[in-house]
Amino acid sequence: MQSDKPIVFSAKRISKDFGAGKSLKTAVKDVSFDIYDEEFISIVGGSGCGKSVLAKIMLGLYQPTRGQFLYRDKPIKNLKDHWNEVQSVFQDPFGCFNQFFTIRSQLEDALNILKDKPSKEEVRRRVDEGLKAVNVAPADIEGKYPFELSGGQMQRMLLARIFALRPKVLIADEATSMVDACVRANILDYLRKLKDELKMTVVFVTHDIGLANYVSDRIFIMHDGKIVNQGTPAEVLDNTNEPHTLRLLDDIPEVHKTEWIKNSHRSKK
Ligand SMILES: Nc1ncnc2c1ncn2[C@@H]1O[C@H](COP(=O)(O)OP(=O)(O)OP(=O)(O)O)[C@@H](O)[C@H]1O
Repeated sequence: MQSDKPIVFSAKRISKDFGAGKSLKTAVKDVSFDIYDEEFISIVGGSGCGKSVLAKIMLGLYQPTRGQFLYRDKPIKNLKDHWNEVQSVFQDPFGCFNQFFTIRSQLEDALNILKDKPSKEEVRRRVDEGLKAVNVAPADIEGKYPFELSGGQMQRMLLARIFALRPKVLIADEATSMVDACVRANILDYLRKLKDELKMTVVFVTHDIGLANYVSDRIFIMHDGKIVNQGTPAEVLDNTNEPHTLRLLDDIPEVHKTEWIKNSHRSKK
């Protein structure tokens, strides 16, 4: 795909190996793509297909073994600088918050990572704004600890933190997996809203092609380390000769599938 927006991530024939000899495992195989500013990209595939390794390459946690991977035209060298702009939300919100500190103190501390640290008042204001963006009144979490909130509420806290941090790029790895279908769709709505308000680029990593369709500008389908199908949701759906896409489609409930087919074709008109 060509776009007039600047390229955020550019991958040229990248591969990532783990181990050597008999235990050599190539988790990402000769993958190429460009991701543009303000796109919402979903990487979709079954377990072990290489989605998380690809996400970790974007975060600078892994270097590709072969090929060239650039963030805004440059290799990722300084992780602190990289994480100033590229943030992640991982699966387990409880794992991301310490049970022994209040939620507010942790939301505020998260801003310590920023190079130009905002003043105390500004930190408080940004955290309040983050909470309001996910429909939580700041007073409702005052003095509260993570164990006092449900899984769904904690997911919102992760999103509030993202809103307060205002990264340029967000890598969300199955951020919605701990909560039920209704809350998942809700959280994705918030994610989409944050993306639009903050003009973020979002890379969403998921097993669920239905969810990906719901929020994405483009979808990359992965299988066995390769991108086997990619495009807008409508293009991905039209490529019905691609067996791995069909298998992922089979996994989504019939009612969602019908909606998707309707919406995808509507969006093409
Ligand atoms: N640090 C590592 N050392 C060795 N092998 C690894 C490492 N990280 C990932 N792998 C292997 O690479 C392959 C891809 O892993 P990855 O975590 O990207 O899968 P995934 O698509 O995210 O799966 P899931 O949805 O189950 O998390 C797997 O076979 C995994 O075992």
